[in-house]
Amino acid sequence: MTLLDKTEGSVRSKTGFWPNNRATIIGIAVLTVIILIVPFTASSSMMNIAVFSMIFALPAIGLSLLMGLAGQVSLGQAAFFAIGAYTHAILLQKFEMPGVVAAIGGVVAAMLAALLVGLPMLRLRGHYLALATLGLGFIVMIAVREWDFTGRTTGIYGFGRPEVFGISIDNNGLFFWFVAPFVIIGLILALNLTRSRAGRALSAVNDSELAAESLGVNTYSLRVKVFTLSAGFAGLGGVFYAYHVQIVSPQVAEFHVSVELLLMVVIGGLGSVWGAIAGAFIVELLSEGLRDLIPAIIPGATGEVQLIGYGLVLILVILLLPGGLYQVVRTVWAAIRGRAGRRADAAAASAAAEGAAVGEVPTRAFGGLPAEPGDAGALFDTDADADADADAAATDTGGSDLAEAALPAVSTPVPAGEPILEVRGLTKRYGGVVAVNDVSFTVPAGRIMGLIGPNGAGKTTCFNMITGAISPTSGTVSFLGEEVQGRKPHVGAVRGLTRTFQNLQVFSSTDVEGNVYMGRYRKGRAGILRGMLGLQGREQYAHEDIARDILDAMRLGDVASLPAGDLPFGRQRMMEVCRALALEPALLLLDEPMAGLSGHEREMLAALLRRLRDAGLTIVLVEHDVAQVMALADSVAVLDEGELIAHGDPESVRNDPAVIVAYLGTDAEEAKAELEELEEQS
Ligand SMILES: Nc1ncnc2c1ncn2[C@@H]1O[C@H](COP(=O)(O)OP(=O)(O)OP(=O)(O)O)[C@@H](O)[C@H]1O
Repeated sequence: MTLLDKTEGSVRSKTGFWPNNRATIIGIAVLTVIILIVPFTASSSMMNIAVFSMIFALPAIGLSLLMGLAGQVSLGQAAFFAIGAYTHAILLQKFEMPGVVAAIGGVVAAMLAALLVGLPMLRLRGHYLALATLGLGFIVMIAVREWDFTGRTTGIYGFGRPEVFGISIDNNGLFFWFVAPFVIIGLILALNLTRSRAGRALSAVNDSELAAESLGVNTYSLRVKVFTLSAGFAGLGGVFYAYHVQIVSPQVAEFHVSVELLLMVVIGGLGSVWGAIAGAFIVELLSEGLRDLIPAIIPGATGEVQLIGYGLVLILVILLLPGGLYQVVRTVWAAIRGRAGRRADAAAASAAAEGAAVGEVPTRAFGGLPAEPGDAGALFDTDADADADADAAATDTGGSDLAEAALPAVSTPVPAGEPILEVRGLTKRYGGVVAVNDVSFTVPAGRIMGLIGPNGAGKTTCFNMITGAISPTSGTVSFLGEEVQGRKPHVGAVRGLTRTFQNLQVFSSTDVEGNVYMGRYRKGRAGILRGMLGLQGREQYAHEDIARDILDAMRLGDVASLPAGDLPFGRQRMMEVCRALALEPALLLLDEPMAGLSGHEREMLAALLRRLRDAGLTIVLVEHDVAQVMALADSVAVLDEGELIAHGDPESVRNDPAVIVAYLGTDAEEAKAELEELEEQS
């Protein structure tokens, strides 16, 4: 889902059901006028296309949410469309239920079916989910064709037309008006969802599932909910289809219906709810045209010949216009909005780029460590201060007073000095590789612990096991007295354990502020339903304000509205720190937070971390800049080839022969002498 429209700024939370943004209000007004006029102006064949467009717009909106927002590909949307249509027809015809009850029954049946199959299926990812939904489509199609209750190949027919205030909806024009309000309401619900807490979380999941999980987002649960919601839209479309066609046969569940729906979403533009409606109209139009065109080109072609054309169109759109119609509209809209906005953006971007130069000072192969065995000059980085001064003199990030900046809140669930994290016998094996071997340590609350070691020592693997990104082969991780090993990262995150990443995990579909806003996720409560109805309350605005305050305090306020992916590396790293702090953590794991920062920025970050520690935050720090770690940490643990070789206060670790050997790969006495000599020289 493209949440960030660079021409309009980023998505902001929204309260209230009705649209409050100018473009949406204008769009809905235009759509309403078109809907009112069409029945008076369209020919009968065009009217037929218009009615089917409206009907199929509903499952297309659902699929757009699933694919664009939740990033899940479904090739079986027709299954839920068919379940809605069949249930509605059966309730009307066999059980003679009132139309409204039958319609609700159709939607609920589709959603229940989605929930049932979604629970196991949504544990699958990518292609596997697409294949599973494809299989589901075939199962439903065969089931309705072979089951007496569903009328086998004949289907279900002989139920009445809908009536509104005693008027029978028995012609295309009336039916068009009958469906249209549901499409408009569906559109508004879907748009509201994209701007809600849940919608923004889904978008973040799409960008980086690991980062979203680490901020407390339960990705599996959200996906199941969106899958179920998407099926509800499909079921409603099926209800209208049954009413309109007056017969429900296995045709509704056929594969080509799922392909049509997929095409609608792709042509409209993945992630654009508006695009789904436009796509529905285009595909219906295309379907009629292709039915005549294909037999003319391929004599004797019969059956669902339009599928050949669908295939071609799908390939062409993906190749030439991957963003679909939405991409075209955005480009045109950007041009209409004129150059002024673009100039402002460019100015902001270049300002950021200038600031960025600061953050792009390259680090050496081992940060503060020697690149080669025996190159002891850089051990415990004796020239870090010189670097810092030079960098600070060369550039001014405007952050020199970061040490006085307002601190983000931290949570302090246990008194300082008491254990907050206990790692026991933690082991991770990858086949024959033992990445981490029987590591145990305790982290007291309100302290900074440094976790250091040469490349490949197992530091990141340790972090991954502590946060739940990977399961340990054996061993336990207790956070706040509760064992969390093997559980998904959101479990620890909702209790106050979060992290940053060695390989940056930026939510690139939103801006810098949007990234930090996601850090507030665990503090919010509104779910999908409240988001769709616009009932999030003002709490979301408060969270946006807090995100903004954190950015201002960390001197990133000037780039708050820039696309996060456009920031230079060093600033993206700082943004990740801000995002983690927005969660108000009790335990913060920082994976190489200094990498990519200039010496000056490193000093500022170190000062900030000290202040956070003094405010009660517990920090575990993986860092190659050993000099910074030694200066910053209350205790240091050293890993080498997966083993914990030392753990204690910085001074004792600094002089530990095993540590020196691990870093220098030489004899301990010789290395120590060499080091002392170098320190004296510096
Ligand atoms: N998914 C994996 N499959 C196989 N081996 C892995 C996997 N992940 C890590 N390893 C191995 O485990 C060891 C520890 O890796 P890890 O990334 O934890 O080290 P590190 O201390 O964080 O290193 P660096 O400082 O370079 O980031 C390495 O030998 C690495 O190759």
